[in-house]
Amino acid sequence: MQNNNTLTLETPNLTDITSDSFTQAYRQFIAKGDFIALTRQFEQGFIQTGAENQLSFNVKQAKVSLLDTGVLLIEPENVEPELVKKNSATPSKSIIISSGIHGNETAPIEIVQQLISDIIAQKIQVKHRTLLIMGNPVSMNIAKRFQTENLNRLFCGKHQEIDPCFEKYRAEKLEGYVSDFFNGDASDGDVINYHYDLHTAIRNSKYEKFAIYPYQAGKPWNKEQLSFMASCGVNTILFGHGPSGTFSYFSSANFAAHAFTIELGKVRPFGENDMANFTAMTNNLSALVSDEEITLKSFDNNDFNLFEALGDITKVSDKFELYVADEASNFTNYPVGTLLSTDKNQEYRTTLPGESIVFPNANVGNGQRAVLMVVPTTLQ
Ligand SMILES: O=C(O)CCC(=O)N[C@@H](CCC(=O)O)C(=O)O
Ligand SMILES: [Zn+2]
Repeated sequence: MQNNNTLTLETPNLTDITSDSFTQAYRQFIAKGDFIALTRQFEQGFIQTGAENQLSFNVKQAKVSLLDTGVLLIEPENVEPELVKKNSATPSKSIIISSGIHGNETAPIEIVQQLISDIIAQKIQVKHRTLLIMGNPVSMNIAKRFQTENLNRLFCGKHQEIDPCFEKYRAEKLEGYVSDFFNGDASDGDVINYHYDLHTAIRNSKYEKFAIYPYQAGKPWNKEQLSFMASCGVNTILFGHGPSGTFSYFSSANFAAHAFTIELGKVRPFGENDMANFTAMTNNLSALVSDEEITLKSFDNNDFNLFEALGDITKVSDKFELYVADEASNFTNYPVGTLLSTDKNQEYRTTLPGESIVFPNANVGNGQRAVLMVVPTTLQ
């Protein structure tokens, strides 16, 4: 799939890369590495003419290419893929780290920023193909979860079902970049794909950091990946219950990527995140892309809070009522038989011991998830 401007959607207001404003901002980015500034300045994207990407430069043995606003590709250079494989115990990897799919979730954006500035300052030498993403620049600029539609419901082609808006356009573009990236490894051998999609949550959570492991359709949950999550400071895992329109599910289902949606705490405005709280995550992602060894503890149920998703409470109509306190945290559990919601002709009562809420939100559109219901579980 090629990413050019032949989309059938209404295209947004794209900046010409030959304009003075773009040229100046791009030079500044190369000099200073401030990807948030560049992404926010050209929030809708820009036009590149010609077949070749013209927005590439080199850093320590890697080529950096700006594919679109908020989309940066890093490809190791001068290292024969075969040599990497012969000299290293690890196979070749293609790694996506995404942030800002919800524009007000700023800590993940600042983590990706940190990785990019360290790459440009040559503090990190990237040894695996890596795609770094700030997903929704328009909603970053208005400090909202999204402008018109929730981008994290539009992947796996679900963007085709909605009216034109920035998120529809962006979902199609991001799907294209991800597909090109995972299809684009030039080495002949085995490649392992990864996609870590970083988020923060609207509410407080009983377990501050947690990850959603997308539904695997019968494939086993990968315990080494769970150990990797734990080493990133994320030891609460929620196993997905079915196909969805999330970004991580898209990569998992279509490219067999080890993929997670990772919640790193609570939503805060730019500049108000305690970045020290994300050191383990940032260091591990940095080690992953630079092929440094990461020591993992072998999987043990006792090290984790594991939850199985039971399903969604979906808001069906404007009559929807949610009986969850505004201050209730994610993973609050309720006694069996508790009435949690009512809607046109239906209600939801808990039926299982330990049944808990995640992401309760009555302010979603009809047809959208208002709560994710989970129960504790363990792995065999
Ligand atoms: O705190 C909230 O209510 C939402 C936080 C968030 O953006 N979570 C993701 C989870 C994706 C998934 O369920 O796999 C989302 O809702 O998109
Ligand atoms: Zn989010």
